[in-house]
Amino acid sequence: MKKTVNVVGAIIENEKDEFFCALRSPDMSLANYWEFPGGKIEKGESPEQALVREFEEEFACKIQVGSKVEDTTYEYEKVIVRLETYEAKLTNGQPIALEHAETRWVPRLELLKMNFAPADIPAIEKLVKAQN
Ligand SMILES: Nc1nc2c([nH]c(=O)n2[C@H]2C[C@H](O)[C@@H](COP(=O)(O)OP(=O)(O)OP(=O)(O)O)O2)c(=O)[nH]1
Repeated sequence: MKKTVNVVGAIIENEKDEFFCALRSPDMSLANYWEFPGGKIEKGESPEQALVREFEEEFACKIQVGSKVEDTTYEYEKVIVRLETYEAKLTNGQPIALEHAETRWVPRLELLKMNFAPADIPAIEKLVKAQN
C-alpha cells in the first residue's frame, strides 16, 4: 500500500501581486518541479508550526502563517501526498534558498505556465480565479 504524507506549503504574495515559488533541486524527490515551499508535517506539529520550521530550515527566514487556501490529496506513482496550502507573510528578512535549485517571484497569471508539482494545481487554479 502507498504511504500518505501530510505536507504543507506556503503561499506568499508580495506587493506586486507576485507569488514566491521554489524549484525542487535534482536531488530532491519530485525533482525539477516548482512548488509552494514547505514540507512534511512532523509528529505533534500543527500545519502552521511545520511551515514556520520548514522556512527556517530551507530559507533561513521567518514567516507568519495565515488562513488555509486549499487542501488536496494527490496520488503520485510511489506516494500519496495530502497538500495543505496556507497564506503566509515574510516577517523577517528575504528567503535564501538553502536546498532548492532556484526561487522566483511569479506574477499570478504566470503561475499556470510553470511546471508545478501536480498536487499544487488546485491551489494555483484557486489563486488565478481569485484575481481581482
Ligand atoms: N513542500 C512541498 N512539497 C510538495 C508540494 N507539492 C507536492 O506534491 N509536494 C511533495 C513533494 C514531496 O514528495 C513531499 C514533500 O516533501 P519535502 O521533501 O518538501 O518535505 P521535507 O522537507 O519534510 O522532506 P524530508 O526532510 O523528508 O526530505 O510533497 C509543495 O507545494 N510543497
